[in-house]
Amino acid sequence: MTHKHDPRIPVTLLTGFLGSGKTSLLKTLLSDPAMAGSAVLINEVGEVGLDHLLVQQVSEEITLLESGCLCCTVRGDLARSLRDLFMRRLQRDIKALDRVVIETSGLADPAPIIHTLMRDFFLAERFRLEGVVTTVDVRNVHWQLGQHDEAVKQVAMADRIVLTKCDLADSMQIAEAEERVVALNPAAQCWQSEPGKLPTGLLEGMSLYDPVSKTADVGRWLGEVAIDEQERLRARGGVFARPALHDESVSTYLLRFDEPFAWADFSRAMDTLQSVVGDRILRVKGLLAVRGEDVPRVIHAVQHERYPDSSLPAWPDDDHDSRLVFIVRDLPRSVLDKAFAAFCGPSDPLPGSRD
Ligand SMILES: Nc1nc2c(ncn2[C@@H]2O[C@H](COP(=O)(O)OP(=O)(O)OP(=O)(O)O)[C@@H](O)[C@H]2O)c(=O)[nH]1
Repeated sequence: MTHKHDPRIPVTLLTGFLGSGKTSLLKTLLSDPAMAGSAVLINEVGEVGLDHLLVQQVSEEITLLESGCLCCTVRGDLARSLRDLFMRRLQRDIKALDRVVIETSGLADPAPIIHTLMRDFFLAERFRLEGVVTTVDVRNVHWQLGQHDEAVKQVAMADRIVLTKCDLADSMQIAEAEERVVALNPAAQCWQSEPGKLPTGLLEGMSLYDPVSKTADVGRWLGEVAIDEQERLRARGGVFARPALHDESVSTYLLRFDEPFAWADFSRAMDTLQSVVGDRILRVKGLLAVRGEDVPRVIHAVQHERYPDSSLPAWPDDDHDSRLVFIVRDLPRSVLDKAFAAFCGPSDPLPGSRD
């Protein structure tokens, strides 16, 4: 998988809209012996990251980037983390650094991230952006592409696209999703995923990210980032105000509960929320303490759909509170608080945050 004539460390950017299956694919990818020696950087929307806890079981070297979105505030942190990895490898603090995989948040615009990886002087000399892999949820792709520019860019900028949730979709849904994706990015290779299986040859044959091989939009987006970056540099200490990049209507809320849930009560609260306001719920994920269980349950949902829950083998640290991250559109936090208070008792009154 290494590029013979280029000594730089290959970087794979793994992106895809909220809940489309990035972390699931990452876990499968990291279980492949060919990926030994990989370091992983994970960025999540929300005040608390959970993905790194889910991936911890398959990789030793994981860095959780600062909370916030990789394409805006956290870009400096990405550059710092990569520099730090490189220096730690140089000092032999880490065993190997054969590859880096960066999992973006589901709301990330990949253009500024790609720009940083290709144009930051220190990084570009030591790391080579090999390719962009994007996961696309075939059951939710139409509203995601219709409502979120980030989702469009994630697809258009990809080298490889993995269509996910194909096992939950019929052949017509899969074909329509693929048609939509190909219209945005005719040059990308597409795979249909099977849960737990690594798409054959997914990372093979990629050597260097090439924006020119993509549609004209890709060059334009990267050009816009470069101009933005120039303005920022020129106004250093001045008054340059980065424009709001994200949809104002999208909010992220962390709900924290110190009492373990009765599972039936939790399920009723979620069922009610998903049936009444599911179309405004972009994503839910959580780590839950459940009465009578010693280990935490992990739950995932997108809109009206809740995926089968699973358990971690143990609590990852001393924090045994239940934590639920909701990413919603046009939905006040009070609606969530009321639903959980009605079925399960109140959550801790933490303020909600917008990404
Ligand atoms: N049935 C099925 N479920 C899947 C598939 N891919 C992902 N899932 C489930 O979808 C849910 C979300 O998957 P994740 O891998 O966490 O998605 P993500 O893109 O990392 O989510 P964010 O980080 O929140 O954007 C989980 O419950 C997964 O088990 C798939 O191909 N088939």
